[in-house]
This record gives sequence, structure tokens and C-alpha cells, in this order.
Amino acid sequence: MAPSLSTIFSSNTWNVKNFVVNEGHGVKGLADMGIETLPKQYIQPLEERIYTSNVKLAEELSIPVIDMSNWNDPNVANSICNAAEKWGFFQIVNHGIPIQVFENVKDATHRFFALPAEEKIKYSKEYSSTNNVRFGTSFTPQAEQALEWKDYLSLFYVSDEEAADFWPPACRDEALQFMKKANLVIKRLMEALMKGLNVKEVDEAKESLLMGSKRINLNYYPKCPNPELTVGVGRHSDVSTLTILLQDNIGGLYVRKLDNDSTWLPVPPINGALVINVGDALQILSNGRYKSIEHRVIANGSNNRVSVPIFVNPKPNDVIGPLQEVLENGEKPVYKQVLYSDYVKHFFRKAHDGKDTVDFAKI
Ligand SMILES: COc1cc(/C=C/C(=O)SCCNC(=O)CCNC(=O)[C@H](O)C(C)(C)COP(=O)(O)OP(=O)(O)OC[C@H]2O[C@@H](n3cnc4c(N)ncnc43)[C@H](O)[C@@H]2OP(=O)(O)O)ccc1O
Ligand SMILES: O=C(O)CCC(=O)C(=O)O
Ligand SMILES: [Fe+2]
Repeated sequence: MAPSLSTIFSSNTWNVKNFVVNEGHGVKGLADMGIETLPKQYIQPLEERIYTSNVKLAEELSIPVIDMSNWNDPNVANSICNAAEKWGFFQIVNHGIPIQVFENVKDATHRFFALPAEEKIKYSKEYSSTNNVRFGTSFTPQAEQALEWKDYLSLFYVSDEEAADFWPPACRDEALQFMKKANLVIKRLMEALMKGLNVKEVDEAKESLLMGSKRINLNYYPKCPNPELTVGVGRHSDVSTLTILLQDNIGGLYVRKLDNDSTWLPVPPINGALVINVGDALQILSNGRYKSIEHRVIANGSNNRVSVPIFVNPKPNDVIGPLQEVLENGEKPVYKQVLYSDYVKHFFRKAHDGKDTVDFAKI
């Protein structure tokens, strides 16, 4: 049970990190207690906050929005490749996934995080009966100087049977439904992106390399006291090939502008849209042609926010490096061959540190 505010503030020994991380209350537990001041463990160094003098927020600009209704029109594929090269991020509309699927998975996210701590902690790294289901908070609390204002549930898809046995009933069906409905969109996006790399056919082997494993995260960002002092998610790029992100209507995701290091663009919520971004694995496979761009999420002082990314990945045992088709024209490889699970482990063992993860694969 959460201690009362008066108990906490009269005690010098209360350990915030223990309450949030080890006891499974998460930041939602802190927010639910009605704290009015951000605990010091969440105060980010000035350079990591978005409201500082070295960051320009270009609220008037944004990433491309691509209409997928005329899928067979070559202009659609061109727009996708162009966005992946020049922005690394874009939104898609008229993609064919019913809006009810989005509403269901957002509701399910709220339902899971509304569970008491003693229920949610059953899915934490310490107590979960499988490595494929993980409830957690922040990103890597054991490695971070300052924590991030976010709780998450991460679900690695193995099979429907495995999901039925291990995924939390509060959100299992809705998360699976979103993943399944997204599959066709993911395939279409990959086909377009591969054409742009001179890969004529996405055969079984390519399909497995590009989308052989999938992970869905349910992210919960509670309303935060002093949001300007912390972050929801710190600067990072995803380690996926592609990420398909559903966000609610609150906003707060910012993306670094490719040609201007200090400028960050908002990703405004569009009803029914999905946000698509290139991850490090696709940057490596495309030898740097498609860009995995740094992004971050601000904390919000007025509202709770949820988002649901599907990370599309190679299989853990795949070796990734620049595709042969990309190097056929004599282009020099920029990245070496790396075991994908080594790459992901490297990402998960340190705090968010912007684009530095991809240096792991640089020649
Ligand atoms: C959470 O906040 C986030 C998350 C993200 C995620 C962005 C992505 O792009 S996720 C896509 C990741 N790719 C895959 O899942 C691909 C396939 N999976 C694998 O290769 C492996 O399953 C593995 C992820 C490497 C885990 O391998 P395993 O052999 O089981 O190794 P472990 O010892 O269990 O884990 C290694 C290390 O990573 C930590 N970790 C593992 N999974 C997660 C997870 N889902 N969330 C957080 N951390 C995870 C684990 O704790 C281990 O660390 P230790 O210090 O304990 O050794 C983007 C932004 C965010 O804010
Ligand atoms: O919540 C968001 O909008 C983005 C989250 C994100 O970047 C991630 O989970 O990798
Ligand atoms: Fe991300």
C-alpha cells in the first residue's frame, strides 16, 4: 500500500527509488499520491531538458504526413522513401486500420496501469515468469543518473498461445489485435522502403531479417509536477528496423531535425494517424541511407498521456550489416556486421544517450 503524504514528508528515510522501482508503484504511484514537487531523483541535468537556451522548438514545422489510401500509386512509395531519408519520421493516414483498434489498445493501456502495484509488479523483471513480459519504469533505472517520468509494459511476441499464457489479461487481446492489424501496413512500408534500396523482392529471408520479431510497449506518462525539470523519455533512437507508434491526443513527442542539431520538431497528434520512424537496424541495413532519428518525450503538467509503439525488429540471432543490394554500386560500407541481440543488449545496458548506440556498429 502507498504511504500517505504526511507519513512520507515526515520521514527522512523514505526511499523514492525503492518505492517507484522495486516496490512496483512506478511514477504513476507517485502521481497518484498527489505529490506537488518533483522528487530530486527525477531532476534532469539542464542539457537534457527541452526548455533550455540551446534547444530551438520549431512548433511551426513538422514531419511529413503521408496519405496511404492510393497505396499502388508510385508517388506514395516515393514519399515514404523520401521521408525515411530526409526526416527519419513521418505520419501515415488512411492506412486501413480501423480507429476502434486504436481506441481499444489505448483503453487497455489505461486499464493495465490502473491496476494496483501488487498486480503490476507480477510482470516486473524480478517476478515475471517469462523474459518476454516486462513491467518497468524509466528506461534503465540501475544505470541512470536521473530517472525518466514514464512507466511501461513491454511485450515480446512469440505466439498467440504464449501471449494467452503470459501477457496480462487487462490488455492482452487489445495489444495483440493492434499488432495483427498493423502487420499489413508494416509489410507495405517495408516493400516501399526496400524498392528505394534496389531490393526487388522482399522474399522470406528478407522478411525475416526486416521484421522477424516484434515487441509492443504500452507507455504511461502520468501528469507530472514540475514537468519542465524532467523528461518523459530522454533523447534516444530506437533499435528497431521500423517503429509504428500510436499516440493519444495529448502530444509531447519531439524529433530532432536532421540538418539542424539544435532544432526539435513536434509530432502533433492527428486522430487516426500512426507515427512511423526508422530505427537503428534499418539505418545499418541501408548503410545510412534511411535515418534513425533522435527523439524524446516531454513530461506534461496537466494530463496523463499514453503511447503504444510496435517495434519491428530482426530476430535476436540475426546478424545485421549493410545489405548487399545497397553495396552493389560500389558504395563503401559504413557499418560492420553485428549480432542483433548484442546490439540491443548494448542499448538496454546504459541510460538514454541520444544517437551514440549506433556507433557500436560503425566501422
Ligand atoms: C523501456 O523504455 C524504452 C524502450 C525502447 C525500446 C526501443 C526498441 O527499439 S525495443 C526493440 C528491442 N528489440 C528487441 O526486442 C529484439 C529482439 N530481442 C532481443 O534481442 C532480446 O530479447 C533482448 C532484448 C536483447 C533481451 O535478450 P536477453 O538475452 O533475454 O537478455 P536480458 O539479459 O534479459 O536483457 C539484456 C538487458 O536488457 C534489458 N532489457 C531487456 N529487455 C528489455 C525491455 N523490454 N525493456 C527494458 N530493458 C530491457 C535487461 O534488463 C538487461 O539488462 P541488465 O542490466 O539487467 O543485464 C525505447 C525507449 C524507451 O524509453
Ligand atoms: O511516447 C512516445 O511518443 C514515444 C516513445 C518512444 O520513443 C519509445 O517508446 O521508444
Ligand atoms: Fe523511441
